[in-house]
Amino acid sequence: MTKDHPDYNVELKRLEYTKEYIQNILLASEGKQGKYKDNIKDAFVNLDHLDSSLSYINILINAKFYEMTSSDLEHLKRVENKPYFARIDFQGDTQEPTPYYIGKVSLFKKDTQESIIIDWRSPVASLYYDGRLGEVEYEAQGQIYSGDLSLKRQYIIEEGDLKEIRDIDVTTRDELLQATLSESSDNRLTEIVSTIQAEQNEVIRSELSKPVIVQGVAGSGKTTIALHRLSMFIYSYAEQVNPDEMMILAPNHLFIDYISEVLPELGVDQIKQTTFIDYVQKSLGKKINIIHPDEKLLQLLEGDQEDLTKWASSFKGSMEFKQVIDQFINDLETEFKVDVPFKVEGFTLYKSKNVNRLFLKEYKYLPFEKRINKIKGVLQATFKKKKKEMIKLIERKFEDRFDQLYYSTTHTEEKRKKVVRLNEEKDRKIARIKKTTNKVVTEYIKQYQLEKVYTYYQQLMSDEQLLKSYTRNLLTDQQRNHLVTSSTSVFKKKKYELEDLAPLLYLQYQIYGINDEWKAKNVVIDEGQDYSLFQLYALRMSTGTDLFTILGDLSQGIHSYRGMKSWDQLIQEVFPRALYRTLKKSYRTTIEIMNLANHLLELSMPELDAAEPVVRHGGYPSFTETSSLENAKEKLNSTLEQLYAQGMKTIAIISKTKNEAKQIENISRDLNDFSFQLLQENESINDGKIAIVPSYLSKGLEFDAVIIMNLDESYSQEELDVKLLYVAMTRSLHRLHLIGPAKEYFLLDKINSKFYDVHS
Ligand SMILES: Nc1ncnc2c1ncn2[C@@H]1O[C@H](COP(=O)(O)OP(=O)(O)OP(=O)(O)O)[C@@H](O)[C@H]1O
Repeated sequence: MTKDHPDYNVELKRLEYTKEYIQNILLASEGKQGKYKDNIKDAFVNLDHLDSSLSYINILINAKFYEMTSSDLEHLKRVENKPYFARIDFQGDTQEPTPYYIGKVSLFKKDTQESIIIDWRSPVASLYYDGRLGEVEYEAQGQIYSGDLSLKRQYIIEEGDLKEIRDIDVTTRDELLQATLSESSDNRLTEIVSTIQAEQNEVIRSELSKPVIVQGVAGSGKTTIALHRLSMFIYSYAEQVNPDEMMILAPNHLFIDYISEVLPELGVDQIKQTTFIDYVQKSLGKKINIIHPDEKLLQLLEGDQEDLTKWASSFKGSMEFKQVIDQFINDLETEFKVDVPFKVEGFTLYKSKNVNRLFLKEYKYLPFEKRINKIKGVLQATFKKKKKEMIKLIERKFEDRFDQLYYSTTHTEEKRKKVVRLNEEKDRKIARIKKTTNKVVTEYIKQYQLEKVYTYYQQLMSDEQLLKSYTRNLLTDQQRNHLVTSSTSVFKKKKYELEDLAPLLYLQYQIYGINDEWKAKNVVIDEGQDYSLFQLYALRMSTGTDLFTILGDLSQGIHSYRGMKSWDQLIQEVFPRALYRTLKKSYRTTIEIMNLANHLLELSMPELDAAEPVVRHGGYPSFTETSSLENAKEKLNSTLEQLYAQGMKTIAIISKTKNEAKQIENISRDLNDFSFQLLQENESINDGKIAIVPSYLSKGLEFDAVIIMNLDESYSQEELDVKLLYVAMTRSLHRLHLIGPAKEYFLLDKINSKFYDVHS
């Protein structure tokens, strides 16, 4: 079929030409690499003979070259067998349309600068993603280029062979996307550069110098897009930003593992990947004992939490609480006022008023500790400068006294004695000043006693009267009392709640400052709906940038008691420069599964946007009734057999809670044909295993097939339960089965039965 394409021969020739060009470069560069290695070797050999610092510089320079060439080589090697995936023909102000071949690297002919491959992140490549033929325009370095886009062509190249050529016009469905989406998942996220859709392209490329907040439905590509945007940022700011100045905050370690494979593909493997908890611990330089956040979720699920507990979580994440902390910090600041001047040997070198001015005004922009260090520096410099002056002053003063003595008495023996004494006193004083070291400054600075941020925070949260002084009009006595008693009981266990981390991080930022290592130039946050305003505010301050890309889905906000309630508020209060984008199409899930999930969501949150599935069909979701534990085991067994027969590779069994996941693991022990893995938060999913995972931990992941299984727990119509069930359903790419004692366990009795099949 591809061979029938009118341009087949042209394209084949082009592919061969490109491959050969790459091979030549690789060979040439490999030769060069050898040279760099030799240079480095020489530098080591000469280390003893040459000026050592010069030699060291040689090593560094050559290592840098070596590193550059090896990373370029690495990228080229990676694409050798698939140098590009698309072509566009664009005619701007040229006579003829120019063909551009789009791939994951850019390659130019060294002599003519003619482009062989252009990088998917280059400005002109945007035309490929924007979806139209005809009059188009793109922006590059602030300038608009317009012209005619006459061709959009996709290729499937496998192992260096041209397998397919597809021309896309405005009406053709994106078949490559369809083909990609019908593939099986392999427990890892993949890159999507060849099939990025227009709405996604818009997010990936929208102004890189602004924060972006994205509300995207389940499976709309948020995680994928986040990583592609980072890749775009690295490409565009390669000169200014190092990859390790960029950071992804993932919800857990399982998730970091899940995205690990796509990072090198996108050239973003050197960026920092961490979780919020780890980030705070590193910024504070201390391991913090955290009550696992899921414990609270579980208590909420089991329904034995009072409303006040939910309220406290939400309050601790609010901007009101941030203001309370601000006032508390203000008061701490004024407590740092000193009353004693900086004196040496009776000389006042710096008045207390001036020291206070430095602390409270001049250096106010700095954290407390940094201010204190600055003051120390100022006092040391003053002391150094004034030392000679003080000696001169003493000498002058004593001269006066000698003068007085000389005229006051005539008795020579007595006078002589007095002169000797006075001389000794003068020498003593001068010697003392000469001997005085910077220690005087250190001693003086000791008045500034900084406590650890935990101490401050605990002070505030365990003292009802103190807390009252900041929350008199904000909280009721009952609320305040709850905050104090619940916090005190947590502190007694030498622990903190997740909700305490935002105030702790904020206090650290204000009092000690954040180490440069934990600042960033660009931050990506996935599952942003689980973050509170205060948490994001503290992160914004501690990282020192507002260039955040925050992606999330309010429908999946299972932590909404402590997380985000509306994106508007986030924009208004934390990221006023942010662009807001929405993604409404879901690429993960088949129409049949998405329909069921959308109807479920409608039960408790009709106001939220329903996801529009990309046209891809699969089987109907099914419900299978179980009559006993034994029966559940049999049904699970047959469902798994069926799924493997259908070619599903990755399968998850999703339970409501951790407890039930354990019970499912128990019954699965008898199913010898399959191998299971009860997923823990900090574990990777092992190849070939069927993952057993509680709903809240499945967020962000995806599997070819999902079995939602209930043994005796059920989902109620409460918002939290509906969200958990929604998350579980939308993890599936191709097949969804619900197994449990009755339809009601999955709220199916409330959903029109035409959206699912029932098996007995
Ligand atoms: N343009 C695309 N081309 C091909 N596959 C895509 C595209 N966009 C998304 N996908 C695929 O859809 C699936 C869902 O993407 P992703 O996990 O990034 O979505 P998400 O919005 O983060 O989902 P959720 O919020 O449900 O966790 C992934 O398998 C991803 O590879």
